[in-house]
Amino acid sequence: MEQVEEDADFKALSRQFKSTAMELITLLEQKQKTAGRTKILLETVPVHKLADIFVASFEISFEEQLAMLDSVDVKVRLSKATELVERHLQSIRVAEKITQKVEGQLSKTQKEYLLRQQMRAIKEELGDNDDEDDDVAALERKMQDAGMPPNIWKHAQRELRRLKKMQPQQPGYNSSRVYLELLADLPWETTSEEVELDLKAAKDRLDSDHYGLVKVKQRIIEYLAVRKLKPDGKSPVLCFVGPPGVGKTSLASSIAAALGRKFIRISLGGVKDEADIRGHRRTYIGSMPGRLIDGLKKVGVCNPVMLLDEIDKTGSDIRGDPASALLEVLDPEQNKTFSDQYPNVGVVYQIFEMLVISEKLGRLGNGSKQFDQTSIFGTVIFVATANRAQPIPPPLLDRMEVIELPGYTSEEKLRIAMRHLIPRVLSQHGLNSDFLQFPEAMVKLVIEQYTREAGVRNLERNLAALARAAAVTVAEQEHNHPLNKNIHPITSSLLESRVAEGGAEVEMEVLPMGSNNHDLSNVFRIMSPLIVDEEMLEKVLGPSKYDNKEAEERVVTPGVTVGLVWTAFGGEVQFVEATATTGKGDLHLTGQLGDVIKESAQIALTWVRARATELNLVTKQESNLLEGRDVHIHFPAGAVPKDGPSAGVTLVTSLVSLFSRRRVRADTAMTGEMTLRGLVLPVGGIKDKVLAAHRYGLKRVILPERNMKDLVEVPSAVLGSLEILFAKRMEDVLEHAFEGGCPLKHHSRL
Ligand SMILES: Nc1ncnc2c1ncn2[C@@H]1O[C@H](COP(=O)(O)OP(=O)(O)OP(=O)(O)O)[C@@H](O)[C@H]1O
Repeated sequence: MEQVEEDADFKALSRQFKSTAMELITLLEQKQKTAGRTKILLETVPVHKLADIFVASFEISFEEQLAMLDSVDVKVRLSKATELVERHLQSIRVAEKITQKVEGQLSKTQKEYLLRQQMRAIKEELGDNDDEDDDVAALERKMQDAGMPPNIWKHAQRELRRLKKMQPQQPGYNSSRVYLELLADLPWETTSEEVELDLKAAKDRLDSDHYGLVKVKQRIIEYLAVRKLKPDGKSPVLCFVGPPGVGKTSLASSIAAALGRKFIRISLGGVKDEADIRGHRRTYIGSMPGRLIDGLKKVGVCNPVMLLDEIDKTGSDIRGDPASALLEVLDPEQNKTFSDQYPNVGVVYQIFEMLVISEKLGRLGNGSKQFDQTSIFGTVIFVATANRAQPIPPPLLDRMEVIELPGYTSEEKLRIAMRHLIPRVLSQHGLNSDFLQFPEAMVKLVIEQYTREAGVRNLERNLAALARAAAVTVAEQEHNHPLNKNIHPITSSLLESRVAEGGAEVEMEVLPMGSNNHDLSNVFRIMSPLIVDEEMLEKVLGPSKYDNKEAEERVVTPGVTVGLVWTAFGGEVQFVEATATTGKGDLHLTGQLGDVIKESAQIALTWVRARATELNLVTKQESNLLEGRDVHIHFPAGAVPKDGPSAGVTLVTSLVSLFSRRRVRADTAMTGEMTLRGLVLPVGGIKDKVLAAHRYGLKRVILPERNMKDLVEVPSAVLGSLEILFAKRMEDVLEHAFEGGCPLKHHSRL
């Protein structure tokens, strides 16, 4: 051993071990005072023993312990021990660094918290609360005034306590605040007082607001009568179905007016996300209440008439099915199961659910009236609108009572324009009949040549354009002839041209301004009003857009047929064009067609091919007109998607016309589904389709025989001007469609 001690290597190793061990001890000393004794050991104990003592005190792996025992050579042992001590030292240093860092951070937030608390205390002492505190206090006051039901109030208070403990910079502060703001803003107990319902007054109001619509108005009166007799009864949800601009929205607002309630329209068009109806869970970032709750907040009362507009336009995708959420709102039975899914009232995250739950609690909670008042959805009156009933999911449709509003005839449109639209348009533009007059003949021209719609929205727009032009003229006069006490006759450039042509002379007198009322009718007096004439129509609305010659012009070649389709805009005339080219007998279809219509085309071609001989399509010169030919069928307008089975008969007629080289009658439109055997099946939307044919100025309409019953709904004035022809089989359609009858040699009844 002594020899080894003299060894230079051993000396160097010992020195290194001692210095590392000393470092470790010093480090430990800073942490625990007991390390002092170990330092003495370092001075007294021989170095090789020291190595063993140190290593024995570390937590090292079994393999490392074995390796230590294995090293008989003192130098090797010492070097291994040095390595272990060094490792231990390093690990302590790293751990220390991390602790220091964490401690630094902790103390920073703690310090900030303490400082804030102190600042708050100082401010309180000085009576100098900061804005944030003011805001929270204001929110609390607002919440107290909101009149929340007790269970909601409890929930809101808990949330408020949480908010008060938070720092404004803290995550979650904002969302909590927005949530409470919403709770405070909701009209928990604000109601519009339901007026004592006067059925006579309601009827008068409906009549004065809407022309025609006798059946619809009658149904609304029945609805109101039931409400009057049983206000808390479960009245059905009315759903007005019809093309745009036929008065669905305005009827709903008339119901609200009759009940003395506020009216709010919730647009559901394009809603695909269930959360749009139900609201998001609050755990979502950027969570918001659903549209219904938002609507209630906007309208500011808890019992409005809520119009669920375009309920047929909601779709479903991966984000859920809004229709099912709506179903739960509209059906009280479903409401119950709905709230049962969330029995834990204490952890209500969705406001919408909360309201439903509050309603449920209200019913359970000693059944008192006071609770019932808070059941918001129990008191909202829902009315829905849709362009078509078909896309509405059947369960939802089942909960509503569908009231159909057909399109208007030209005559009805004229009456609506004269009685309702023109007075409204004039007053909207600060005019009256002293300034501008619309002769019936001109309105008729606007209806026939500038609009082709089932409703009256475009008509109103065109009348407004005319009123605008007149308003510009009047306003220009005001500019050119500033108001003074003298009376100046004024004429406009538009009017001058009319004067030159011998039109009615228009003169306006400028009267002194007696008050601040800027309504032109009070400022000017007009000698003779401006009367809308054809020239003005052309000048303001441009050349006429539609005429009744369209069908005549388009059905000039064999292969073109006039069909009738049913779209979201009501009935429409749909031309079908067929042509043939040399080929292999393929069928090409264009015009954005759906699967059903494509199949109808396939059926049509098969039917015509199967009857080529009877249809005279096989001649002596060309054995079969259909052979060696590709057929192309096109449905203009190419950009509008089309589908449905009702083009069946039109397709066959087109093909027969094409191959027999005979033109179909341009004054005849048709609709109907056809089976492969040639039977004509009934189709939907007859009323709208017949109205469309009338609008286009067609004279004859071919309909499936089984649709005869649907004609009851068509106004008699329209029926009177059309020849309605019924078809049981395809041969009947062909018989009616061609001048001189069906090109079939003999009617084959297969
Ligand atoms: N029978 C009618 N009598 C008087 N005015 C009418 C009648 N039908 C429609 N109108 C008027 O036509 C305009 C359009 O009606 P409204 O907005 O109610 O249409 P809508 O059917 O709800 O259309 P959309 O489906 O596009 O919402 C309104 O100004 C309305 O007053």
